[in-house]
Amino acid sequence: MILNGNNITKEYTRRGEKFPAVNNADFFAWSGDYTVIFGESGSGKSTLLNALAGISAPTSGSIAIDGQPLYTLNDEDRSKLRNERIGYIPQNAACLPAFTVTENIELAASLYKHRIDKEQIQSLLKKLGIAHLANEYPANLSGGELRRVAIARALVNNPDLIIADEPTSNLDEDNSRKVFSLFGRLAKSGVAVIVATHDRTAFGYSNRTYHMKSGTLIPDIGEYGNL
Ligand SMILES: Nc1ncnc2c1ncn2[C@@H]1O[C@H](COP(=O)(O)OP(=O)(O)OP(=O)(O)O)[C@@H](O)[C@H]1O
Repeated sequence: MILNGNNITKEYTRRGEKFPAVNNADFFAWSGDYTVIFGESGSGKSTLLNALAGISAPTSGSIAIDGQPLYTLNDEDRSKLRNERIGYIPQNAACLPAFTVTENIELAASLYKHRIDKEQIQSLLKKLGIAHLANEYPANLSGGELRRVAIARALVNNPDLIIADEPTSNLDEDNSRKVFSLFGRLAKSGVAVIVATHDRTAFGYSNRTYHMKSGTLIPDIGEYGNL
């Protein structure tokens, strides 16, 4: 799997003025890559991830998965590709309140799979430290627990690309490390992982880091970047 983005620019308009939330970014990731994009609030991380995940087209530039440009596909085909291949963890993922944790994850799996693997769901919950909450309803969970349900839900379809937007917001350091290590194991197994965060716990887990600053994506030099 190769994700390739060239000259990605996304403009928004504020008070009648256009501005680039992402400015001419080049980005690539391939199977086994673990990329972390650090950046302050408002620097453009979510905007970039939404474009890379096939959710929101850039104003200009191109994004391709295995040579297939994402935004030349129609909505249906792009959704299909996204659902089959990308595990996307958005910043404000919500659970369906009338369903338990397990049912929320099963629902995500049932959309694209014929068979629900209950053991896999349980194992994912265990790795994320929330196995004891399998039969709870979302209203009874903390913010950090809900965050981990969103992660499990994104991983249940065995995506070959994981795009995670602040996956450890609301998590303490121990649980953040669990999440970053789990992503590391997935990367080692051949998944491409892209994480946007300002959580410094992420240092040392990735094999490539970028820093996003006012819409500009800067590749970091050196093992842990040059922040
Ligand atoms: N729909 C929108 N319309 C106009 N401006 C927007 C829109 N979405 C985001 N922005 C602006 O674009 C810039 C980048 O936002 P973005 O959400 O990508 O940043 P971020 O780095 O993910 O921030 P955070 O870490 O707080 O989530 C910010 O200045 C934000 O206010």
